[in-house]
Amino acid sequence: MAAAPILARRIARSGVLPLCCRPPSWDRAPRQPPGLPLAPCRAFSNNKIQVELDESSGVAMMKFKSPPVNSLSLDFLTEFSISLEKLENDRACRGVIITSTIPKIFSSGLDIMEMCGKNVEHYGEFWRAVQEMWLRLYGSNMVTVAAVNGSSPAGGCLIALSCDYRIMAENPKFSIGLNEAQLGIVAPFWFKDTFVNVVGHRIAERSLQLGSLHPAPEALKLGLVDELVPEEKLLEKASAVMARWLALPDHARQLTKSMMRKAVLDHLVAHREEDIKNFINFISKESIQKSLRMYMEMLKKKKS
Ligand SMILES: CCCCC/C=C\C/C=C\C=C\CC(=O)SCCNC(=O)CCNC(=O)[C@H](O)C(C)(C)COP(=O)(O)OP(=O)(O)OC[C@H]1O[C@@H](n2cnc3c(N)ncnc32)[C@H](O)[C@@H]1OP(=O)(O)O
Repeated sequence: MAAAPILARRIARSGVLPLCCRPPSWDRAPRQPPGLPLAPCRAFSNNKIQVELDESSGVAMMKFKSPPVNSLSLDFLTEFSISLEKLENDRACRGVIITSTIPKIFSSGLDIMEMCGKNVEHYGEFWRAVQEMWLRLYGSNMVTVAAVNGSSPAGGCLIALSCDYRIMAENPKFSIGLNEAQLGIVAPFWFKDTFVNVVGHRIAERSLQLGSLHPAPEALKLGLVDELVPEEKLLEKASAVMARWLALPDHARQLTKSMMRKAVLDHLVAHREEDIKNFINFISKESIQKSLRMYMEMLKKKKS
């Protein structure tokens, strides 16, 4: 995936500072008082995501911190891809736990405002960033564990589905699923394939057609998440799961992961441009724009 030049161009245009141009990122970890041994922890943070790598365990903690709802805007997606790329290229990092700093929300999915009333160039750029994020996460060599500490519709669910293991807070008010149909849009084939690979064809077919958002206990029954734990135990559990996965030799686990995911990844890589064109055609339709506007209005009304 030769994404660097594309990312660089996008960052330049979006105004988000690339990590490589910021003050040396690894220097931003808290300074130790003199005399104490250096903690084996490196941190970097950008606007919307914070990452801490514990060098002794090889595990990075990645926290989404983009209020109000961690929606996946172009800037967010760019930062996410850069963070993943940094960790992927860091020999000290073998696994990443993904979670959120926003109470009750893991991620609200793709930023609907990025898909409303914009021009064709913007839609193309946005969709390429969505693809890139998924290719990096689903195709990662690292062990990826989602600690889902809040609601996780659509694109948020895709992030969790793309990880190797999903642990969700056992609060029945938190829900997860690919609810695109409820917005009057269609989950693209690679969202669907990722979903099918986790829950199987029948459950995916029903859930996708109904645009279901499954409360945590139901998500567990369907196999959409692997386990539920009390919210306060989520990160502890994620670390324990990570340690179990990291106990295996990397090369064997990585080759197995790649064997399991290759067909789905290759499908998108082979049809990337076509997929972008399809998205642009679809999202530019007046009827789809109307559905999205109505959905946003419904969200706002729900508040008042
Ligand atoms: C055949 C060809 C096929 C081609 C197919 C091509 C393409 C398919 C295209 C797209 C695929 C899209 C996938 C997606 O991810 S779409 C996004 C789906 N997301 C949702 O449905 C989530 C909606 N949000 C919620 O349900 C709630 O907000 C949530 C449960 C997350 C949080 O609830 P809470 O009550 O805490 O907060 P709210 O008051 O509702 O929200 C606060 C604030 O945030 C705004 N907002 C919420 N979600 C989004 C979002 N996804 N994007 C942008 N903005 C969002 C919300 O409107 C509020 O704003 P404001 O009123 O404070 O201004």
